[in-house]
Amino acid sequence: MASAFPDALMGADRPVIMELKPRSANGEDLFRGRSPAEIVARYEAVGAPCLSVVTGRWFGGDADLLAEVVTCTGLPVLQKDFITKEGQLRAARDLGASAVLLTAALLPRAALARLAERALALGLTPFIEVASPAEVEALPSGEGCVVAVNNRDIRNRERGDADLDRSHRLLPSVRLTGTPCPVSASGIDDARAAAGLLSAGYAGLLVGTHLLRAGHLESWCEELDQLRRTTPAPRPGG
Ligand SMILES: O=C(O)c1ccccc1NCC(=O)[C@H](O)[C@H](O)COP(=O)(O)O
Repeated sequence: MASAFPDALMGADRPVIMELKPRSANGEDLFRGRSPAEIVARYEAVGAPCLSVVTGRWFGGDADLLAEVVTCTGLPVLQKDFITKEGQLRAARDLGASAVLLTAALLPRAALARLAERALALGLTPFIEVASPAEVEALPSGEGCVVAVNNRDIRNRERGDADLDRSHRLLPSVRLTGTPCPVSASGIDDARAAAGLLSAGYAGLLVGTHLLRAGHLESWCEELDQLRRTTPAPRPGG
C-alpha cells in the first residue's frame, strides 16, 4: 500500500522516523557494535512509527542492511539512497521498502516527476527531499508524497552545520505542493527544537545521528513528549 509510511507517521503519537545509518557524514561509527536487529528493537520499544535505512555508501549502508531491517520489523521502512533510475525503485520494493528517497538536488525536474509517479504505481511512497525555495517550486504535485526539508546539504555530503530555520522558512511553500505529510530531516538533536518543528506544522521528523548516539533514547523521547504538551499546537493553515 503506497500510503503505509505516511499513514503510520501521521497517525503516531510521537511522529519521529527513526533512522539506521552505520556512519555519520564525518565517518563516525554510529552502530558501535550493535546489530541492526538490536537497534530496531530499541526503536520499536520507544514506539517508532516507521524507520529509515540509509543504504547510501557514503554513510556505510547497503542493500543488505535494508533487507536485514525489513526481516526484523513490521514497521514501514524508507530506503535512503541516491535513487535516479526506475530499476532502483523495483529493487527497493522487492527488498520490502515502503518509501523511497528522491533528492530534488540530484534529479532534473522531469526525472523527479517520472520517478515519483513510478514509485506510486509500484506502491511506494516518494519521500521527496528539498533544501531550497527553487527546489520546492520545481516539484511535481506533492499529493501522495512525503515532502521533506533537509536541514543539511547533500551536495557537501551533509558535512556542514544543520540549519533548522530552513525548515521553518520553507514550510509554507512545502504545504503548497499538496503534500499531506511535510517532514523536517537531518541535524535534529535538541528536543526543544524538535518540538518547535512539530508545533510549526511538520507532520513528522527524521532523526538519525542523535538517536543512534544517544545513550538516552527514552529520555529524549519523553522530553519531546513533555515539550509538545506545553508547546502550542499549530494554527490551521498557519
Ligand atoms: O539526503 C540525501 O540525498 C541522502 C542520500 C543518500 C543517503 C543519505 C542521504 N541523506 C542523509 C540523511 O538522510 C540523514 O541521514 C537523515 O536525514 C538523518 O539525519 P541526521 O539526524 O542528521 O543523522
